Amino acid sequence: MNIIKMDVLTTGLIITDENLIIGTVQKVGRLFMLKLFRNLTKRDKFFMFLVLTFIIGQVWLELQLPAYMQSITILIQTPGSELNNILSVGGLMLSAALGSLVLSIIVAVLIANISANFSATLRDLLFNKVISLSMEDIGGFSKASLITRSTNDVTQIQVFLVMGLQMLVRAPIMAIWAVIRISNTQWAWTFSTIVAALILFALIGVSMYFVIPKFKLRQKLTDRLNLVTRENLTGIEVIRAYNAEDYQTNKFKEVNDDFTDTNIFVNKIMAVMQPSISIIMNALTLSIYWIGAILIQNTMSGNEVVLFSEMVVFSNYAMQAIMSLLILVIVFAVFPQAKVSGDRIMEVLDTESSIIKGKETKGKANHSGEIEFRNVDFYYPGAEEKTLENISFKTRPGDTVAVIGATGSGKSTLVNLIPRFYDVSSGEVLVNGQNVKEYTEKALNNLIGFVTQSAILFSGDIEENIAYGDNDQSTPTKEDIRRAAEIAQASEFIEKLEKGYHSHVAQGGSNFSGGQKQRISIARAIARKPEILIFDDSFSALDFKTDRKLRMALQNEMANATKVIVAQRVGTIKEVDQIIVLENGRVAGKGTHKELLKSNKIYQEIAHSQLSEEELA
Ligand SMILES: Nc1ncnc2c1ncn2[C@@H]1O[C@H](COP(=O)(O)OP(=O)(O)OP(=O)(O)O)[C@@H](O)[C@H]1O
Repeated sequence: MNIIKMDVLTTGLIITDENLIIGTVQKVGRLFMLKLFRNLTKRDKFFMFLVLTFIIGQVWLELQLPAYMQSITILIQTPGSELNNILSVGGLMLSAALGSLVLSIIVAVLIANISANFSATLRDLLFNKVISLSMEDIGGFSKASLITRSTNDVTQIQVFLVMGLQMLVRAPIMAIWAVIRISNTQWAWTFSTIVAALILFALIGVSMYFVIPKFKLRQKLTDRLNLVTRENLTGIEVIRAYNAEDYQTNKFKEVNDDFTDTNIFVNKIMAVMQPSISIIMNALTLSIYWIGAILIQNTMSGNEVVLFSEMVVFSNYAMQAIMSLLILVIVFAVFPQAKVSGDRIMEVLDTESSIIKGKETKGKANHSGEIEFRNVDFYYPGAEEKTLENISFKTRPGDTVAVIGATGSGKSTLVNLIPRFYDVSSGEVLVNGQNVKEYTEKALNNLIGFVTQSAILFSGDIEENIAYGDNDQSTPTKEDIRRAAEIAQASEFIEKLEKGYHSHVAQGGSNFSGGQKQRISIARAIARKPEILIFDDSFSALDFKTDRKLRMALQNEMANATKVIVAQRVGTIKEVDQIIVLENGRVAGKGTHKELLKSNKIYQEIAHSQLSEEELA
């Protein structure tokens, strides 16, 4: 609807488009991060209202002090004044000072509360948003940047709130009050004050022009610092084993130096600004006195004393007005830094997951446990070449399907499309007869038990790790957990542990061996009782004997579940119902072990390289 747009033919007026107004409103909103502050809770908003009220009270009380001072001076100068009168005015003055102090303490406590609460809200929102994003979105931001945004950037906003709330409210009130007091005096004084204010603003404007891009850079470099530090810590064993300390130190030094240089640049500009501001303020005082001296010298009416007192009062108020403006400027100097952080936070919060969820909660009847790929092509985001090309295959319920191929042939990519970690570029992936895009996220995940290539465990205990997640079914009982561990061939080593299923799991499962971690994560998938089990090369850390026992147990105990196994070893997939041979992202063969051994060259090559003639026979 075009409400404001006017017909240029009938009115002859310039067309004003409402989009322009809406655009301007949005720009102003973005400038002041209104969208970010919309996330303040009702309680925070109420506290902000209290802060505003108390600051007005505090300023009002402070403004009473000169009036009391003046009364006391007059009383002292008036002959015959009673000491009691002086003391009572002094008492009032003291009460006003104390009242202002108490209010300032309350304001500080309230502001600390609001800023801490608001940053907690932001962290919460960011955490939930990041969890809902697709792999593509997370990759777009980078994990290191998401960590900085959830920590450092939130802290910047918190610091700005603490400073800004106090000063943003106080300074304008003070400035307006001081300006009102000085507005009705000599124009030459007012003029020199305006000139000083303009020079100050120009100085600050120029500094900000150079400094603001550095604020942006600084946050980006914080991301990089985070990335290198994380890489150092996670790869510490490799760094030590390869004597790569110097290499890593240099890598860190490079980022650290960039970060330091940026900080030094910002501080240099600030260092120039501080004395410049002092010079301008002193020059203003000087010019007020100089103008005053000329005025007094040229006065004819004999009111030199009045002019002199006016001059002293004016210079005081002018300083107060300029100081308040300066405080505002300090706030606005911190503001761009906070704005960079606010924008980075909003960038995450505004990101809608690139995977649009469907509404289906159930697959098609009679298709339970079925997986079908129909002419699937897939490009990784930003990649120029297809990682998967024209993949088509179908499994029957309860089947075991193996995907085999050279490293980098696209096996993991293929299985990642089933739980929609990524969306296909063209073609369709169907689970239980339904396109995966049509399912709600929860419904699709409920059908699948996914075991990743490198086992991921969470800090807690073994039982918590196996019972992990929600499947819209009843929580796994102790019995379910033990059964899952037995199938996964994990029960033996778990029961040998002193605390058994309650043994502590360190962050990332670092207190377990690779094979133990894999078995716990396999048990976790089994405990979900899914219709489809996907193992992305999850048996690679198991010895042959355990691998065989595990596959037998899966065959017997999880007979109804469809199993997709990404494998490297031909020996482990000889008995499966269907083998898909991948080569450079294309299906190079499909069939059983025997069929492929007869007819498929690539499979023959893989098999011959791994199995003895006896095993092949
Ligand atoms: N997140 C990603 N972004 C861009 N390209 C990727 C990503 N993950 C994998 N690739 C590329 O896709 C191709 C297939 O990788 P994929 O992990 O599916 O192979 P794979 O057959 O499972 O290999 P392996 O047996 O070594 O695990 C590789 O060339 C790899 O470089």
